[in-house]
Amino acid sequence: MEKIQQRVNELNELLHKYGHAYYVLDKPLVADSVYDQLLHELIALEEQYPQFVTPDSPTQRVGGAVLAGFEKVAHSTRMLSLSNAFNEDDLRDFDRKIRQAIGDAFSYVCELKIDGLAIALRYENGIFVQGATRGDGTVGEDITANLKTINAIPLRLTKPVTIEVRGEAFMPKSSFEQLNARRAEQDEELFANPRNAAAGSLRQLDPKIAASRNLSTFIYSVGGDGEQYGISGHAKMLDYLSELGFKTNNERLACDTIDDVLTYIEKWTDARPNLPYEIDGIVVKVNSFAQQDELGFTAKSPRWAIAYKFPAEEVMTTLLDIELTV
Ligand SMILES: NC(=O)c1cc2c(=O)c3cc(F)ccc3oc2nc1N
Repeated sequence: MEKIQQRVNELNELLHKYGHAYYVLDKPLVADSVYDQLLHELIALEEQYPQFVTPDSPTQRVGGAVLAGFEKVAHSTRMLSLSNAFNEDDLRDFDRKIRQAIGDAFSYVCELKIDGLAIALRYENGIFVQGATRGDGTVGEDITANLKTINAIPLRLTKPVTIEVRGEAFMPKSSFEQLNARRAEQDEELFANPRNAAAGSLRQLDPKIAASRNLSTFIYSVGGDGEQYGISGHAKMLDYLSELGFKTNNERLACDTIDDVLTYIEKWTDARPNLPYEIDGIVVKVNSFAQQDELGFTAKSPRWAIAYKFPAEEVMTTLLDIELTV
């Protein structure tokens, strides 16, 4: 029995390491066939010796039961939303207000604004225990079973920490195109965009459907006060989240001035179509947690962050068609 337990643990470790490399770092260590072979060996051993199954085993990602509904989850700290900026003036206003409040000695972190679904993930002693949607910001829906199917979400962290993190679940463009192609073949209604497809997938009561949708995530903050982890600012927090095993977005950039921010926005306005996922803007955050605390929040948004939204796509309107057919 000892040897079996050892092999189960070894397989669990290997599959966790290979899964992290493939789904979080996008740097596969082994061929898919090797991963699948090890996974099937673990599935077989766990079937034969159920006493060796652990909640963080990769075999636990796709649960069995179809849920009757979603439980409510009260967030430990409110999940707020970002205020928006639509042009350079809005951004310069944002910058001026911050300078008036805390002076000039601060820096920003710019991030791509992933066009997906906000989620909160809770870990106890390094084990994924619960995941929820934003909901109304105070109470969300428990979608743990569906989130477990997302391979980019680690079932176990590299350290046994108890932590809540926030991020965005999304459907990569390629998965979106494949999903709609399948639905077109079956005369099913198509999803309008990857964001709706991701939201629709995470609202499924049957985790097997969510598991089939190739969703991913980018984690971008902890819930609550970052300083409790002995970390002074947002950039270092993202590095810490990455060390814990979370997928964070590597396109982030520290910016000293609002002009640097505008340059970053210009770059990604042009480069956006080449990304493998949809973004609907750029998030600009004051880096220092102490300065974030000084700036505080309005009723619904942080004063230390803003979302610059890209102009809506120029959609060729039907008006043009009407003119042509007149
Ligand atoms: N969609 C995103 O890629 C994204 C979204 C948010 C938020 O919604 C958000 C909301 C807050 F109240 C505070 C910080 C935030 O940071 C964020 N950072 C991001 N990268």
